[in-house]
Amino acid sequence: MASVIRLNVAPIVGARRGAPQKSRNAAPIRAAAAAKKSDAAAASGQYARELEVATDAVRMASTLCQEVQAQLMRQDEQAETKDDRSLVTLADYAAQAIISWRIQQEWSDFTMVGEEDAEALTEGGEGGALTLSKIVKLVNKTLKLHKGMDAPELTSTEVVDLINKGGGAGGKGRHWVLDPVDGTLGFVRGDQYAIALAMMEDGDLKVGVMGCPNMPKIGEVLEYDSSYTYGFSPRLVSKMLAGESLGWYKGCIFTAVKGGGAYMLPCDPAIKADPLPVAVSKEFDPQAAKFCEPVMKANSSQGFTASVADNLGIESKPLRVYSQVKYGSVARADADVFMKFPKAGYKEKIWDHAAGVIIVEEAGGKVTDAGGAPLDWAGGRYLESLDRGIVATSTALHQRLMDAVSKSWSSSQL
Ligand SMILES: Nc1ncnc2c1ncn2[C@@H]1O[C@H](COP(=O)(O)OS(=O)(=O)O)[C@@H](OP(=O)(O)O)[C@H]1O
Ligand SMILES: [Mg+2]
Repeated sequence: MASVIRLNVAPIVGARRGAPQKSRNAAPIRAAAAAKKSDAAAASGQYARELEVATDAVRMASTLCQEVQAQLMRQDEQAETKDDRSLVTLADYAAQAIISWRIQQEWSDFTMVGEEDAEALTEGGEGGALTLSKIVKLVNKTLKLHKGMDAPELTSTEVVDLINKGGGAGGKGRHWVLDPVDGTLGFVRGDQYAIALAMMEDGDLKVGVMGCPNMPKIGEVLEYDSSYTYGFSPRLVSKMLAGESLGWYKGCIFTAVKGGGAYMLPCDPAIKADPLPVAVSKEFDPQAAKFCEPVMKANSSQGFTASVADNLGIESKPLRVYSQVKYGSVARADADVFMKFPKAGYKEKIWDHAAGVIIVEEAGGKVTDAGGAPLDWAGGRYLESLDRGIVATSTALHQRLMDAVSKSWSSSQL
């Protein structure tokens, strides 16, 4: 069945357009590359423990989320609506608890800015208590699965405390930043979502790990996956591919350490593969270029992004994908640009971007607001004084993108 989808499979990462040119002066380039590699190793070394813990935590949360998404698809479970009318599931709470648990194992005094809090569980009467008991079960089951004999049996009080670790105010100092299920709408629809964890010090992102359990290893499949583009549902595509022994075809974890580059590895711990370095798109060819944006019109002006893309000469339709998977797409050059322009007055939260941003930056990209300013991570739980929207692209294309945004802005009604 897999042959139904004819993929034009490019070299996997960072080399979408053509093979790299051979250099006449390869020796100095090799020396520079070696120096860069050792810088990267040194940089990663400084945060090696944080990277290891974050990757382990995100892996555990990914397994947990996959189980809950399967329950949702079978309609054994349902999403709930929070006070702010956004969706929440068992996975949002349980993933936050399990990631907090893993970090706490290592740094008992850690602080975290996380999306969820346990109020609806502790103050939500019988319904809240029932949901909490399911979350505790799920957390303990996942711990057993990953830690075996070493797994503790957490009580509901401990799980509530772990969820509430996400209530940090952020700001200066060292903080973890977590969106346990980013793109909850995609998650409940059986589509793309991400487990997005970052660590920052004094407003500087130092580590980012992003689990994308449904993200295909190869970018082109993401386009086929998108019902917006081709009418294939992700589950259908997964089914078509699953019949083949393709090994690692789906489920990616992106990692980045400041100054150490960005990498991609399989989500499934049973698949052994070395981390693959990822890099943003090298050249900008408008005819082949793609941009990605949120699926929902309510979250970003699709009219405005279409105008910016038009100014850049981009011809293809936008790749509309839920969650920070979009940052992963830019980081590994599936797409050249990511844009999000929410309605005036909407305040972006730091957990919706932190992990994705360091991954793109370490893959050679630049992420700023629409005025070209870097994002301010030290302002608390929100990205304060953000100018209009967020854009991510290669460092080389960034100024052209800024010019295109200005041009569109002056003729827009926003
Ligand atoms: N009105 C409005 N405008 C802009 N952004 C908003 C808005 N409301 C919510 N959010 C935040 O958007 C996060 C989801 O972003 P996505 O890129 O996944 O959006 S989309 O579902 O693909 O449209 C989503 O993250 P999750 O709640 O983790 O899914 C929200 O934090
Ligand atoms: Mg989010």
